[in-house]
Amino acid sequence: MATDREFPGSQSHVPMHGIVGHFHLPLQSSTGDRQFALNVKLDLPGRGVTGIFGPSGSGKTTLLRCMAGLQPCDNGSLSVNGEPWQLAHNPRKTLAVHRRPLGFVFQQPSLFPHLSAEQNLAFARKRAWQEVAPAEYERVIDLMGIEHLLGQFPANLSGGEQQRVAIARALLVKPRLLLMDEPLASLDQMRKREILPYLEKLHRALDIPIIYVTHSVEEIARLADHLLLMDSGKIQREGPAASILSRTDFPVQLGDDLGVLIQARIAERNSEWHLARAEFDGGHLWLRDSGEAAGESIRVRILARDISLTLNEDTRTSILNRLPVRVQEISADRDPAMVLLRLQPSGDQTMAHGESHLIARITRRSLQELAITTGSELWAQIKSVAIVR
Ligand SMILES: Nc1ncnc2c1ncn2[C@@H]1O[C@H](COP(=O)(O)OP(=O)(O)OP(=O)(O)O)[C@@H](O)[C@H]1O
Repeated sequence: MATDREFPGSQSHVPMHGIVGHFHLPLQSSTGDRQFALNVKLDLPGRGVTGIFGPSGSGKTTLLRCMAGLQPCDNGSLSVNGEPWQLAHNPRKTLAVHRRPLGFVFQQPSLFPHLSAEQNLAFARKRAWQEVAPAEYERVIDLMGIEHLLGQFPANLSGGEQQRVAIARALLVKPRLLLMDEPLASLDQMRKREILPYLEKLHRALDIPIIYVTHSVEEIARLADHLLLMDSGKIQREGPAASILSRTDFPVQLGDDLGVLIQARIAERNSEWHLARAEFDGGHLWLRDSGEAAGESIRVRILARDISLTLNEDTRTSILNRLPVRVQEISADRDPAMVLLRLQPSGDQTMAHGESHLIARITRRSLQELAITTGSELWAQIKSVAIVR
């Protein structure tokens, strides 16, 4: 069995300088009536998944195309983990697209239709930046779970299967950067759910940075370590995904997707109830036991709409997770009937300085009827907690 160290992209010897560069690119529509300018300065982590999120037309794809060299940008610069790929106004020090050691996964799998999955992979393997050893090849096949699909032609594969082959193809060129532009966007909800666990495995197995463009908060919550929010060609906000996503003033309208991401650790598993207890820096939460071992680190997501508030602890309820909290901040929601509350878990003094917090969305009427103000001590009842990684 091949190990992660033998896996293409597991290049632990690469110095971790991150992805550094800038792109300033004015674009004019063909009719000349609309103008768009990309104006970004990048300083992104050299490994893990950086999610790029933003409204349609904000420049996400254009940025990816600039990084790949598909979109010429003479005044741009880019270096990837210490390797210079592009220097501003210096064509001699700018790698052409075919010379950049990267893998690109597009929305559509775009496999060669006249070649089987295996032949599609062989094509990529021949063009790899370094030789792909048999063990590395097997590791990719295993990671994407496509062994049984190798003899099939793309037309006989589902959209999700085709995309898994396309991701394997991108990995087999032994990229030093993987760019993924809405890789799940063309799939229906069921296929998305099928492929997400493969992307999570990919995230754990790769040492190279992955830039992942998506419109889906669920994909960000499950996959991204770092997050870059774009609007009108500019970076609006950037930082660790968990802290950016967990803000009440998240600049994009999230509606029912608003919530927090919390880093936790499985403290115990209860086989009688099929539940697991996870500890985080604000207390503990009971979750459905989904097989994670005690001590394992997990990421959980709690949506604002899944939290209700009571003035006293209500023990006569079917809701297992009840946390004492203090209201830190009350802010307006875009829906005038609702307000957002940032809540600090307050049960244990040793936890009072934890960074984790909750966000609840309640009606303005409840806020008034319960006389909730900043500093109020309440109980948060959490109806649902999802393990996202
Ligand atoms: N080659 C081009 N020439 C002129 N305008 C372009 C070109 N490529 C992109 N644009 C414009 O740049 C803007 C950003 O487009 P881009 O595709 O990067 O946005 P996006 O954030 O990826 O959008 P979406 O989420 O809809 O895919 C759009 O207004 C688009 O019309």
